[in-house]
Amino acid sequence: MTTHIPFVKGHGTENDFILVPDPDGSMGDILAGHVVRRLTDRYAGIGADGLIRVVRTAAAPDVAALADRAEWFMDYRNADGSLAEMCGNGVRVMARYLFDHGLAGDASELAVATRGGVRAVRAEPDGQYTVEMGPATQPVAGGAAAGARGVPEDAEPAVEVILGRRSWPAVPVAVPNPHAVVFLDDEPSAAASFGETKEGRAGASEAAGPDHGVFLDGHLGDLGLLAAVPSFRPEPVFPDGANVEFVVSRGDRHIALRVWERGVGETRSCGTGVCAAAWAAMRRDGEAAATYTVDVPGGRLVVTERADGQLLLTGPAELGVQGTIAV
Ligand SMILES: N[C@@H](CCC[C@H](N)C(=O)O)C(=O)O
Repeated sequence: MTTHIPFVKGHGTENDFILVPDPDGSMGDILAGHVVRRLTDRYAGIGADGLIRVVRTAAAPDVAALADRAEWFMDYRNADGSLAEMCGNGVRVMARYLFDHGLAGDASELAVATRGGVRAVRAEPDGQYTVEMGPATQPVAGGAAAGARGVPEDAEPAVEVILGRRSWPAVPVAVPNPHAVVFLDDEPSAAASFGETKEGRAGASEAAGPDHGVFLDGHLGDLGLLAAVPSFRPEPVFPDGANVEFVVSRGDRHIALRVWERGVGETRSCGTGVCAAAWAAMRRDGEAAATYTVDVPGGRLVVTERADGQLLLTGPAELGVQGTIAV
């Protein structure tokens, strides 16, 4: 039987999502992995990096226990139909949807349940949205997480990212979904001719953003297409796979990155990835509990680590096309 479902497209720094309102939870079975794959397909479907089912927490059996802390649950699936614990851009876009549609009460702050726990999202006076992402942790062998507070600030990268014939040392970080952060500043590169150094590429601070041509010079451009699926060593460190961030310095407390998202491929932004990269950069720089600016191909995000370890992610959240599609 064909069902017609309403949807809204949204994005945060061009990490784009199909939002499907499902207040009473009746679409959980309809929006199975294979349907999500079809809808997120950029040629045969609507096209998106992920799909968010906007469902009342009490109507979602997996997380119903969180219903007294958050009225709404972000049921997030990657474009390949896989479930993810959290989505830092998606949760801000979903909050905007709830605010704009009068589903979040009168306050400017809203709690949203995710598979990674409850997250508070605040509408800022300047139109941006801030989400409390929780503290970062470092996964250890077997996929368990060690408390970030216990990680020595000079910890050596513990994993290796392998992409085709290339490999890099990486810092594993969970937010709480798994990330591997690769710092490219010390890589030998044609970027030397652009004057790119660990301290940052001269004049690049204001150049980042949607202009891909400018964004992709230096080490980020040298990466070429991020088309292959990465693997990781040692084997058990990411039992469920991981997202990978390739990071360069752009100045004082300012980095830029490209991201390969688990379950999607290269995307133009990733909120959890931006938090993981900023957290790892703060440790690298001896700057814990700081504010970092992070440029991605789709725009700019800001990450602040509070003294209690809570990471705050701030950036835009946009809603666009809406319609109905048959599934
Ligand atoms: N784009 C998201 C992350 C989405 C989930 C990720 N691909 C995963 O599987 O962990 C973000 O903004 O955080």
